[in-house]
Amino acid sequence: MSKSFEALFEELTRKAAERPEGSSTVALLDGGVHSIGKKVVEEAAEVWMAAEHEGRDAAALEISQLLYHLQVMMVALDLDLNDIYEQL
Ligand SMILES: N=c1c2ncn([C@@H]3O[C@H](COP(=O)(O)OP(=O)(O)OP(=O)(O)O)[C@@H](O)[C@H]3O)c2ncn1[C@@H]1O[C@H](COP(=O)(O)O)[C@@H](O)[C@H]1O
Repeated sequence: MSKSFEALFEELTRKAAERPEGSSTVALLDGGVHSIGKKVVEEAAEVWMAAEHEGRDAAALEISQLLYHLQVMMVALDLDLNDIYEQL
């Protein structure tokens, strides 16, 4: 399903607060910053490989997964979108 960066962040923030059963976000958050960080690095490497070898569609998919994991890291650190935007 298509959604904006802002809408995804709002959804992840809500999941972290409400902790619904079966949420991959809740499971990731429970793993802590160390394991979220490993996923960020893994997804970044997959972006690089897809961009170099697998074409636009695969790169877009991997970039979406990297953005998702970066947002989970933001939630884990209690950073909101404005904390990031003011650094851009
Ligand atoms: N956008 C995402 C999203 N992108 C990536 N991922 C997770 O990241 C994983 C991808 O990681 P991997 O590359 O390791 O792929 P994998 O399938 O796990 O394993 P491999 O294929 O790499 O072996 C997916 O399986 C998801 O668990 C996501 N999980 C959730 N979302 C969205 O986040 C929202 C909340 O999701 P829940 O917390 O699960 O309710 C929903 O809108 C979801 O669509």
